[in-house]
Amino acid sequence: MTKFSYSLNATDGKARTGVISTPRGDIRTPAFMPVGTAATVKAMMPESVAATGADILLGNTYHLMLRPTAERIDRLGGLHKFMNWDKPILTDSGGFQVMSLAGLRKLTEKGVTFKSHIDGSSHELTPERSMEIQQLLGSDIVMCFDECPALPADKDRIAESMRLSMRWAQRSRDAFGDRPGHALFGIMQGGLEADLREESAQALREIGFDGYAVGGLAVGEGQEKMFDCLDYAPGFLPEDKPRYLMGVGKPDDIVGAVARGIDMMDCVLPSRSGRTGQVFTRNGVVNIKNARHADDPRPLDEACTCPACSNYSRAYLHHVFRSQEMISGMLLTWHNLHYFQELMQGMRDAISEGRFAEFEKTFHETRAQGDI
Ligand SMILES: CNc1nc2cc3c(=O)[nH]c(N)nc3c(CC[C@H]3O[C@@H](OC)[C@H](OC)[C@@H]3OC)c2[nH]1
Ligand SMILES: [Zn+2]
Repeated sequence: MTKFSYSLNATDGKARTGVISTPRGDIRTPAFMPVGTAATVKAMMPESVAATGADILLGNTYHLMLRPTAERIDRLGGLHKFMNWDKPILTDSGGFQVMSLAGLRKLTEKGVTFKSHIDGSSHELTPERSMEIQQLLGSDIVMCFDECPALPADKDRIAESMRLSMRWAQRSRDAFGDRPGHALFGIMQGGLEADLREESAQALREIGFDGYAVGGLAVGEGQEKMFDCLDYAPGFLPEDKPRYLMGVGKPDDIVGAVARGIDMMDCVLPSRSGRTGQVFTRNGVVNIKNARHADDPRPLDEACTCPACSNYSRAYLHHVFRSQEMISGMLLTWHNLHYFQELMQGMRDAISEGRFAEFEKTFHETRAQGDI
């Protein structure tokens, strides 16, 4: 049985490329992980998600515990079988969504009680329950149950929240037990405070995890403050384990995070934008609903090989978006996920060949500012 392992194959400055091996397949890093919150990457068949080059996708404890429940997914053979995805799945622990989606929340040392945003029913999430849910789902990479404080917040609040998350990390580790082939990732907190980030990293290293996430970012602090934090935070984490930046991001966020030593990222942006008509290309962003595309026979991106760019004009994509046809979300989501995966492949190649600085320079030069 393949264990869970990470091999670092090349570095270029702080940028790294490697492979995470799991019993369900390898994950090439740096990796972008599409978000499949409710057991589906919206508007995509699983085989299409695989065709874009994704090695792993995300599921979510909060959504799946409410509907259809983790116990039902377990009875039906686990999340991989349920959603017809046999490659690795990473699941978030639920704490972040409780704070951003649920109603009537009560936070104590034990965990969080809350009312479902779907039907108002009462629920409780603790480190132990989160581990149980993620095990019932059959997740390959499990995230610790943590608290992600909204920014801006004063330093005392950030410190108190981080220390609670570290106590919850220990309880998550204890509840996870010994599960060969499955990984548990710790989540570093500490806001934008370097001393608290270092304290959090030290606490996680003492507990010991298969990978480490930089949490508590992409919560409204803005790119500049996020990059300032990423200039030091990844360096507090073990070099021989994957580093996962949660919830990031736009293409230029992703390139900047990889340049600062991040190996894994996730974001709803490519899929959510696919449904709202925002299209990411190497030359910049296309807002397909704009009238200027109504008669344009060209593809979104001449150089892109995805089904949308290979077979359809901007004029067609403009028409089906305006008409709110389902094929619009399907084609634009496919293109966006294809583009994000091409960006990751470009960075993996550039790091392997020692030309990441040049890649980053070209990336910024070819992207026009504003809509194209
Ligand atoms: C957008 N900015 C952003 N900053 C975040 C910070 C944290 C954090 O500190 N701790 C935890 N536990 N989760 C975080 C998350 C949620 C990611 C999940 O959110 C879901 O996407 C909506 C997806 O669930 C399939 C994903 O799963 C890992 C963040 N998202
Ligand atoms: Zn395309």
